[in-house]
Amino acid sequence: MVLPKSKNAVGLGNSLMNDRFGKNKNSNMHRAGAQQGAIVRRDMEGNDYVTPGKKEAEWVKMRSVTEQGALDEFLSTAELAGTDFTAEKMNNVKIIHTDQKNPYLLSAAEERGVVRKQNAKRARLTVPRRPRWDANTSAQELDARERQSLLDWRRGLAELQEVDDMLLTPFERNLEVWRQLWRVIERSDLVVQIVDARNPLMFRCDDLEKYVKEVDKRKRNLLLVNKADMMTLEQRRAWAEYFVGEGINFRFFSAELAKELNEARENAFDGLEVEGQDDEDEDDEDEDDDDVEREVGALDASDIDEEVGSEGDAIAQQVKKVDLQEEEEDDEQWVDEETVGAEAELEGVSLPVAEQTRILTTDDLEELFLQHSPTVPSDSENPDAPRRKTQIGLVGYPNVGKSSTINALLGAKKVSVSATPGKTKHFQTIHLSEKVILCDCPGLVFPNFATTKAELVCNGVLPIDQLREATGPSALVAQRLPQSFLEAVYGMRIETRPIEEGGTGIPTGEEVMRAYARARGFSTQGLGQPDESRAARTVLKDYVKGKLLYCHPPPADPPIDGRAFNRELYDISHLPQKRRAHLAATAEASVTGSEDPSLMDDPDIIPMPAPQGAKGRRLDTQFFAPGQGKSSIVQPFHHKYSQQGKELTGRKLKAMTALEKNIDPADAKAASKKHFKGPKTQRRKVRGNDNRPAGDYD
Ligand SMILES: Nc1nc2c(ncn2[C@@H]2O[C@H](COP(=O)(O)OP(=O)(O)OP(=O)(O)O)[C@@H](O)[C@H]2O)c(=O)[nH]1
Repeated sequence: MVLPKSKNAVGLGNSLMNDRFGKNKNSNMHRAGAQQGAIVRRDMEGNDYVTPGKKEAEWVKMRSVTEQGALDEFLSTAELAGTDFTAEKMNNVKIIHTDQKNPYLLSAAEERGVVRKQNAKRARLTVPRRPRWDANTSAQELDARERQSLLDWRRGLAELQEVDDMLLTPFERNLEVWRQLWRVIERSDLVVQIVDARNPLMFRCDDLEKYVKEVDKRKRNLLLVNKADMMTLEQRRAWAEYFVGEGINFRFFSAELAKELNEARENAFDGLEVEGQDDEDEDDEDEDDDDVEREVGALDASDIDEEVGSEGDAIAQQVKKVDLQEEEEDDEQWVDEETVGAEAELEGVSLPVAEQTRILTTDDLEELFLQHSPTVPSDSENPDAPRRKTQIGLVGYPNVGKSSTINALLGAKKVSVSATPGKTKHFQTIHLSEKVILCDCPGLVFPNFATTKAELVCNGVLPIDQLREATGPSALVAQRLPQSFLEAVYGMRIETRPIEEGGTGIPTGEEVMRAYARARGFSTQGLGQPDESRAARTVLKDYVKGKLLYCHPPPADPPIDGRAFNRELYDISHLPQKRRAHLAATAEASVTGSEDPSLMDDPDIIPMPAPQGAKGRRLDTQFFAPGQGKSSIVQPFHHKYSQQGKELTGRKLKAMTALEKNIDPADAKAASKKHFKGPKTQRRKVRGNDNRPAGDYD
């Protein structure tokens, strides 16, 4: 990201010079050799060269490689080619640093020109193909072919960069990671590409869908737009329209919302058990019965059956690493007959609009998966053999929420979820039910045309903790979020350059980070200046998490204005009056560092608040999680959850109502007698110690 002072200061030649004579004590070559498990040797003239070494540990092999220094890139290309770098030099591999160009410096017209050019060349953004193989192909032969395939693919992309002068994002270069993808595609009936709703196209790989069909035309693709809780209904509509226009099979989902519903469901059911056992006391019997009726009124029969059955399922669901041998056997189970599925129903494109914009529940999703069940026996010779399980491949960039989606589907924490991109490293199979197996592919970064590296940071693709230069992504945040919203969220005032002095009316990244550093008491050592870099890391993490929310509009001609597209998200009038008042008061106090709001009017006073910005931190916590730290997403746009286009009933209604009222679903149970009185017709009675509701619940 740091721009080089001169183009001579970057590149392979420079890397080699540094390596040979430079400050770098740990030679790049030795480092590269060590990283790749290669052996560094010295020839007769005293020159170092690298040969592939013995097998590396699994975790080393599976490390995601999206960016390489010039020398590392050169060496790994040589290694893939199974040759040394003297020969490789002739292959004219030139390294382009993606951070040399910042499209945000382009004018709107120039940017449109770049997009046009990108669209014309989009077909060349491919994923590497697994070479053909059959039972006679030896392991070594296959390995060599796979390396060659990756090498050809990388050359194609290098050509796109050099000859066509296109700027590409960092992309996955590790053959081991692509091998995982190949295996997942080969075994899946449905390949679900999970993308982040805030910028779906950034995370979508068009060519992956083509590749899935190439492997077997009976396989199906689905674009699962996760984190849809972050979108307004209008935004979902706009995107749905775009996907339909493009013929993309898509559905909206929210792993976070699904998780909250799962929790609400568990709480409701726990309450049911406890209260069901309560009414031994004759005096309280009527009252207890009434409570239980209300609780049950929030559930329907299918929900309850599901609850009772889920414990057994949860035990049966296993998360296991698959050894390659086992996968090979499974692969052979693919039988050569039609996978039956009601085609029209499977396509998001042919659904009614209300259904297209609906955020699916986990039940809906599982149902969708089951539509891809093979209807042929697992043993084609034996018609009585049991049906093969439906295999669902989950593919996507790091951090789009694959693990969260799986957790939500399982309804229990089986896969560790983290806010750090790139956690899942080896694909896992998860037995979701007796009929469905999920294959979770490691998060991988597909090649895409770059806007900037800053964009990748904001999209959560590149980890913030390893960020050396933060002004680019900071500038994006400052451009995208309204100043007033940033000020309200963080309880700070952003000092901007006046328009008459050349300001634009929109704060710069530095201005935002300076204000945040001051409000939180982040200062540099020595002179004690506001620590903008530390501020940027915190603010950028909030952006990636969605606390500072911005959703990209779909492509359109003329383009949709991003700020207008997101306006509704920043309307804090959706917050309850009490919280708005509290927010305003705390914001004021936080900015002034005292309780005296009159200081707000003095432009010269931007004092640092209490030590380490305790007040500011408290404000963040109160603003985002008033439910005492429980996980609920309580944000201005939260009320949108209810705009599903479908009337909710039962416990989902209860959870939604809790969320809409900014009450943690966990707390809702305690308050359920007052808040969630279900309609009379839905109430059902549970008696005595019987945890299961008796009778027929329609
Ligand atoms: N608001 C919101 N956040 C979500 C949702 N799904 C996931 N997240 C958050 O996104 C982050 C990444 O989620 P993960 O499930 O770890 O992502 P992943 O794709 O499995 O990541 P890797 O393991 O790196 O491949 C976490 O902080 C989640 O809490 C969602 O539907 N809504």
